[in-house]
Amino acid sequence: MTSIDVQHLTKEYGTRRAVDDLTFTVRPGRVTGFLGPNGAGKSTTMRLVLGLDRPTSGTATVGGRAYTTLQEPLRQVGALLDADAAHGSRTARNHLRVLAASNRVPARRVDEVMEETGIASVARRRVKTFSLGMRQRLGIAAALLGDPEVVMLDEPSNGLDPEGIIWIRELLRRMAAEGRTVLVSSHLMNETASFADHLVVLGRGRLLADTPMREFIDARVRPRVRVRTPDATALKAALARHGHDAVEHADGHWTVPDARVEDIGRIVSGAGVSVLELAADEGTLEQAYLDLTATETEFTAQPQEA
Ligand SMILES: Nc1ncnc2c1ncn2[C@@H]1O[C@H](COP(=O)(O)OP(=O)(O)OP(=O)(O)O)[C@@H](O)[C@H]1O
Repeated sequence: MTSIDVQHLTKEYGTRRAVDDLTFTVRPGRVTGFLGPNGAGKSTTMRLVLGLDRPTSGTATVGGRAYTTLQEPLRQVGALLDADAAHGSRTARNHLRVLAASNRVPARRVDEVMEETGIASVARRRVKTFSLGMRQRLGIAAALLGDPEVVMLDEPSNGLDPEGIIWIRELLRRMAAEGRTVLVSSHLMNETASFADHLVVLGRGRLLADTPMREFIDARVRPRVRVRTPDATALKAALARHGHDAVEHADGHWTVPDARVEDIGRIVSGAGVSVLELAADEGTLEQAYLDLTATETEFTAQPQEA
């Protein structure tokens, strides 16, 4: 099984430290979401893993070896970094054929990955006529070409239509289920929550979190219970007797902070309060992420002076 292993990785561009003493491992059999504000160092880390840039210090290896020393890299690591990497005057199919030939990948894989990524019908069109979403699919096709054990995708949902977003989610889940190592950067939190098992979060080049997604959320977002009732007075009184403060919302539902649905269910049924809705209000990845990165964002919008 092949992991991506980053050890004390540092990259400086002049005086700017883009990646700062990063250590983490991306393991097989799960999708690892790679998160962080703009400029946090995600793309730089991926470039260093792929040997497209040299680290100032530290190492990044795949299966224990530097990418540049891999015999047939495309068959071991598939990557999408930049949807514009393909030569615009080539057809999609030719672009993939050239890649396949130079990596000893059988030519039949070209047709397979074009089918798989939904671009078979435009195989003979020049890449420069492609929309962003089509170029993105072509980049993913190139990443899958060598049937690699390790897949690294930088914002793969970028430009995809809703059907494409569902497709990429299922593709990522399937690759992890097949035991591959999958690292995916994204700024879309709902999306990431739908496919990631594990998260690596960067802020200003440093590691902020390396943790299972559920733990990441639970550690940062307090659980709440959502209740709707036709008898607000009875609900409030019953909860108050057990030390809970309910908060009313504009649409008429109530939330009980720092509470578990089992406990609130017991209290309201014990008090005979009629209930129209009772549910655990689980924290979202977006809430947890914003909580963590609030102080780490280099490029936050400043409130405008009136
Ligand atoms: N070739 C380069 N020369 C100089 N500075 C660079 C270079 N590449 C990246 N940087 C700087 O390194 C920092 C990290 O950039 P990087 O693109 O890795 O961040 P990112 O997390 O991928 O951001 P985004 O989410 O916006 O894509 C930024 O401050 C960026 O300006």
